[in-house]
Amino acid sequence: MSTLNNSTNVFWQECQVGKVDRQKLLNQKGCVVWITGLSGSGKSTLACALSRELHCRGKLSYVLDGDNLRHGLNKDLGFKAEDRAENIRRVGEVAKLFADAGLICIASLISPYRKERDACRAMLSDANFIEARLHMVFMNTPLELCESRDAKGLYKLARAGKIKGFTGIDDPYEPPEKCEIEIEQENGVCPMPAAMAGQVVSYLEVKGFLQVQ
Ligand SMILES: Nc1ncnc2c1ncn2[C@@H]1O[C@H](COP(=O)(O)OS(=O)(=O)O)[C@@H](OP(=O)(O)O)[C@H]1O
Ligand SMILES: Nc1ncnc2c1ncn2[C@@H]1O[C@H](COP(=O)(O)OP(=O)(O)O)[C@@H](O)[C@H]1O
Repeated sequence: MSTLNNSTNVFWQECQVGKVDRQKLLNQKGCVVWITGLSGSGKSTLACALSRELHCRGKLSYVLDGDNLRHGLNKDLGFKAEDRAENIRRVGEVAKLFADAGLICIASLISPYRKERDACRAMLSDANFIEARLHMVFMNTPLELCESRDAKGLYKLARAGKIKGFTGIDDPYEPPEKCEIEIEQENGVCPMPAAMAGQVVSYLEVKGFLQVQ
């Protein structure tokens, strides 16, 4: 039987330098901050502010932004359900590698479906570690606000029927049932980017990801 199209007969290769060594070198613990929310909810804004804040504190992070990855790694994928699922799976796998490298990986994707987000969480869980490695941040920004921002003009096109299957308009967004951090408006005002980033940094600090004992 042909195995040309399957990853069979492959073996895991161990290396002398491991994750613990890399973490010691960096004085931080590798993990994934996964930011989910509607288009225009502020995912990229938080991702950049968080990366900047971590950088200022001497912590190494890397942003995996859905939009950016669709220019390269995921350029073959569209927005139908199975493409989004594959997009999220691939980004989850890449994020896992970054976390293994010892980095604080910030994945910023709409990731609208609960099933795929849960699969990423499971993929990033490790029985050897009590502490989870994926930390979900839900940008709970109302659709009306995202649409009023319409930074890229995509909501307008979706409402006009010129983009089909746009999240929140004619494609679903399933809010997380479980998330570590939820960012929402307070008294009708969105927190400033630095404040949102500060909330995530404080969380990572309390959980012990910003140093190695
Ligand atoms: N149909 C449709 N629905 C939603 N978004 C669309 C669509 N078509 C293009 N775009 C643009 O693609 C960006 C979302 O890509 P993601 O990889 O994050 O999407 S997903 O997680 O696979 O659902 C998204 O970026 P953000 O606005 O930063 O979220 C849009 O710019
Ligand atoms: N906390 C915030 N307060 C005010 N405006 C914001 C905030 N976060 C994002 N924005 C603005 O909303 C728009 C969409 O933000 P963006 O980060 O690109 O969202 P997403 O990555 O989820 O599509 C941008 O014009 C951005 O400047």
